[in-house]
Amino acid sequence: MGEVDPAFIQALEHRPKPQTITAEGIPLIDLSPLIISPDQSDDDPNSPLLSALAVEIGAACKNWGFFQVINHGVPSHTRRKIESVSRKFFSLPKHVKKRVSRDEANPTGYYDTEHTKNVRDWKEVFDFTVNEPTFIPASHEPDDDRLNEMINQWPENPPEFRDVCKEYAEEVEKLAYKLLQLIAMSLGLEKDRFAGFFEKQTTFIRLNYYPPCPIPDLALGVGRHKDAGALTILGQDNVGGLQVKRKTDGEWVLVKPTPDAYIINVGDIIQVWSNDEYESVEHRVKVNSENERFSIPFFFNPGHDITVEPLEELVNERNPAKYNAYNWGKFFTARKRSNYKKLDVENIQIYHFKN
Ligand SMILES: O=C(O)CCC(=O)C(=O)O
Ligand SMILES: [Fe+2]
Repeated sequence: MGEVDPAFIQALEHRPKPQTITAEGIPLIDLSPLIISPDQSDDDPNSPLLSALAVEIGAACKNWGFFQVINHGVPSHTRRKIESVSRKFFSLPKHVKKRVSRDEANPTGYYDTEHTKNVRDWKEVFDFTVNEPTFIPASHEPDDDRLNEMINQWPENPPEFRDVCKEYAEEVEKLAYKLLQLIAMSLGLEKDRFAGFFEKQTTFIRLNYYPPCPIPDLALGVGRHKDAGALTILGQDNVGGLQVKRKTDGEWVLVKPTPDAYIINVGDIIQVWSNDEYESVEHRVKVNSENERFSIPFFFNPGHDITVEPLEELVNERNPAKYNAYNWGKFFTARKRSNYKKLDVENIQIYHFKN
């Protein structure tokens, strides 16, 4: 192991197997009906196509919690540009990247010591918010009403970094709202049922960089976890490494890169809103000794003020609410906190709110 920091070493049962199964069954969904019917209005002659799409998405959310989309409307040149600035930024010397380091007060910018489940991830990240301004609670303490603004820190190099990130955020946000409508439809809800929750959205985009790793069988790029927000829209490059815990048998399966596609996964909040109809599925990232890898998740998160609970339309006497209500802002802040300190206890999870 040489000089590798033991903080990276996964417990035996969480280490990746040398051989991984590639997932055959993860649904690949063609969103072109959305391009034909961008407004998804009810009197649209294409609405049967949209209803069929909603059914397809509902089945993917239920059976996998993950799916890939093509013909999603995000221009490929917009994606190429952010991939290119991400490469340029992470190739800079560490001391230059650290000029935009995040800290406990402001969780945006560059960071290279993130821990997942108290084990260090083999990665570097750069985070920025989609909304400016974005507010989150100043602390996770329930009685503390103060808010902090998350202030984006933009590096000087490459010079086009900020504009490229802003353009990308705008395009992926459009896709996020469309997916949210389809997911609402798939649950039998009015299509704009979720929209109000995102008025003060705390959505952020992360540029992930996974350097080649000398101990790929002992460490992980990101340890096993579920995404805490509503929905994640992930662009991965062609290296591969994302593994999903298959619901049918609990095996870790690799999500094979599909050029220009996005990987969508249901986060914990949709699990709670749907009262467990849809499940947020565990995933992790395997690294390799030869290739560096880049990925770009868009974490679609509601406003800090939102109370997350099972939707009243989806609960009844036979199917009572499985979760107690919680405040998203406090949950988010508690999660962020555990990123900085290697806490001895497990960080906050939705099952802590389970009835
Ligand atoms: O890099 C990836 O493929 C996934 C990263 C991820 O799961 C995350 O950042 O939450
Ligand atoms: Fe994730």
